[in-house]
Amino acid sequence: MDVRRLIYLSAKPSAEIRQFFEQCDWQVKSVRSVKEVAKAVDGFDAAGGLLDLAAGLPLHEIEALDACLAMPNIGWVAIVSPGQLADSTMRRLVRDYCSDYVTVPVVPERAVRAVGHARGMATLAGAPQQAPVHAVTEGDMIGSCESMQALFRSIKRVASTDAPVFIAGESGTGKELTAAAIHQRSSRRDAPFVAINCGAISRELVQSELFGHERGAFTGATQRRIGRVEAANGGTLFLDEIGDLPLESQASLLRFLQERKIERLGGQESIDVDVRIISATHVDLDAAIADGRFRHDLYHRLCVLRIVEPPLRERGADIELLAFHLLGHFRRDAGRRLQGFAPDAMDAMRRHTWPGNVRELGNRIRRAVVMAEGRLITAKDLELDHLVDQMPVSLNVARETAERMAIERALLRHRGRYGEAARDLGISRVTLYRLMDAYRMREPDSAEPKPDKRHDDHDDHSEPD
Ligand SMILES: Nc1ncnc2c1ncn2[C@@H]1O[C@H](COP(=O)(O)OP(=O)(O)OP(=O)(O)O)[C@@H](O)[C@H]1O
Repeated sequence: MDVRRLIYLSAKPSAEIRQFFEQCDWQVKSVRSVKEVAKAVDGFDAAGGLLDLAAGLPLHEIEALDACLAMPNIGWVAIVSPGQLADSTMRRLVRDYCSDYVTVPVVPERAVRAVGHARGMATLAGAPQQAPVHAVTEGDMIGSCESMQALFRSIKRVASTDAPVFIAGESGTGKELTAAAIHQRSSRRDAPFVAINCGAISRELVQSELFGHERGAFTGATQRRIGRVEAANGGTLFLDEIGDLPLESQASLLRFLQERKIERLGGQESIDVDVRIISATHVDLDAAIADGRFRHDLYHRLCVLRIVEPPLRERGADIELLAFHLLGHFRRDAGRRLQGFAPDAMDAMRRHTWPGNVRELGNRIRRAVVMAEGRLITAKDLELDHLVDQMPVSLNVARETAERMAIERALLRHRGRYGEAARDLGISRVTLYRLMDAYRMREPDSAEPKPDKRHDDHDDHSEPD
């Protein structure tokens, strides 16, 4: 038999409410703090939740409530005292996370009905979508396509040597993550990993940034400063955008690579430095060499081992994998119950050419998490809807997508009240249930509708279970 579980979050739990739920075959778990809620739910089994705002919660608990209430597998109903919803925080919590509320003194029958319904809605929402492929990780990188597997193998191979590595790849493909992963796998992992973006430092400062300076070396040099090369001593120095390094600094870097010694600007002393060099660029270095903007001899020193980062558009299903990974990351900040991506978003992501690669994907998802109105991120939320219009879509698919979306929106609008949602949609409750079953929008064994018993005009704002 389906076990109906209730998470009862209250600073002063009522024995009467608890007993009533138990008599109605609910398994009641009473918790007093937000922290205990997460422990009380296991896996993604849906549960009903009774959130007692009327009994009061300490301020720090109220602050922690968002994350707790955003858990997709609990359908919450709030208990509020009269007038409490005049408070904007309380109103927001109830509006954004609860499918209903009951006012004190609580009529237990009504609370049971409302929670039954809220739990039903949580069942409908189900577990968040999961990426269809399993992630393989290397450091902070994830990927599973053949080109990423090849990249991970290369990382392992080059990590076991101390030779300079050159990473080529478009902007945002993960060159810095690759460099960090090589460092982490190398024998230098306990020493520093120092990254420097050669393109982001002004021409005048590059020398001192790389090699440091002594006090008084130039106007404004009021103190001795250790350069990035010296700071990486014993570890790995990652020179990003090496193609942007001015010719003068290229000469100094070449000298350092030959002698493994540096001199701080304005200093007399030669200092031994032991670093492993990893460099990267997204510009065409062959062209820069041909134009005389990059030293041929330096390139050969840097590029002993070469790794090529695959662009995102060539990673196949990894786009989805990364999209879910990044959504998981940003969803935590959103405090909303985003479930995943709508089919049109998936299609658009597969069609887009991703000039900004993984960084662009992350930026689009971060924005979509804030902008999305429904529980699924759409192509429009990703600002990729222009790609959807170009897609050939059969009428059946178009109809199903439109119907699903309309049903979801109507249910959200009416906090899951089927009768009102059906009325909005201009269909009977029975048709609504049939469509939801056909589109697998609810558990197959959910109770069948009993249109004659259900009444839509109840003055109660809860729904019969
Ligand atoms: N395989 C991956 N898995 C997870 N996140 C990734 C992956 N590749 C890149 N990212 C993320 O994408 C963003 C860009 O990555 P990174 O800075 O390493 O790219 P880059 O190639 O060095 O970019 P640029 O050329 O602009 O310096 C970062 O936020 C990074 O965490």
